[in-house]
Amino acid sequence: MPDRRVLVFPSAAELGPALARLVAARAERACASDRGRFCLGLSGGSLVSMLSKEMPAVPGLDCSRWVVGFCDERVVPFDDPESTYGLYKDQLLSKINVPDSGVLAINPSLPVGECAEDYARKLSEAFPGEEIPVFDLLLLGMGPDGHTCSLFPDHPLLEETQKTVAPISDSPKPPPQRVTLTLPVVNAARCVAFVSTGGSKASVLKRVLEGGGGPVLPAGRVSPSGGELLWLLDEPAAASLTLQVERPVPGAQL
Ligand SMILES: O=C(O)[C@H](O)[C@@H](O)[C@H](O)[C@H](O)COP(=O)(O)O
Repeated sequence: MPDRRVLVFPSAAELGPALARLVAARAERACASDRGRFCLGLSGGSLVSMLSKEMPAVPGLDCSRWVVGFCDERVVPFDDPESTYGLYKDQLLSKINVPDSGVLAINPSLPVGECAEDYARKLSEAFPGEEIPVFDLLLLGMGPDGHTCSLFPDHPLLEETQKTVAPISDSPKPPPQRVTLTLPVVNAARCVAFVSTGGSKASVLKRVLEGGGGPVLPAGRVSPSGGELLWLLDEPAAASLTLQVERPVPGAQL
């Protein structure tokens, strides 16, 4: 079991800056290590606006040695409002200095199966010598059904053990065609941080974090084998939890 921490903030307004400090601190640590770079995996949903607001506000942020990939992506053109890369490009990557060569995006003009293979190839080139790419930090969201990345409840992709990236063409949440990191890659990361806010997440969070009844939901299967697992929540999302949580003081380093 990884070292799991559940951190609860009064609201998303306090969570956002704490998340930005977490990313910046992990980046600094990774860049100072022998690896000399920081590999970050991004997800869509509310993370896009939160990171786009908070990351550029981090004083002196230097992203020149960052490699940025996507935990999942919708196979739609980059100028489609459903494109996660398209949103990050406009809202975040245009404001921070990640080199273009460090951004690992899908090729959305390919059919979904080839798109997944192409993205897997990009990852293996970006992580030479690593059978499974090891990200320093993956930022994940969780849907109200307990999905994370594009790994949905009861879907056969949850059992994928060979591929690093898998296609999905029957996503229950539109758009149907997506590519996603598989659980072996998610669970190989050095750190995984979920961000979940709002009262609509309270019941599913209780099930994912405290168990009890039914099969384990996809988000509950995230358990990085050698790393850390953080859940960053706001009070409404955490409202039903009875487990012990941390309530960081403002400005605390996570
Ligand atoms: O690809 C998608 O359909 C979304 O990105 C989705 O997976 C999202 O990340 C979660 O539903 C969490 O959403 P929130 O961050 O808005 O809670």
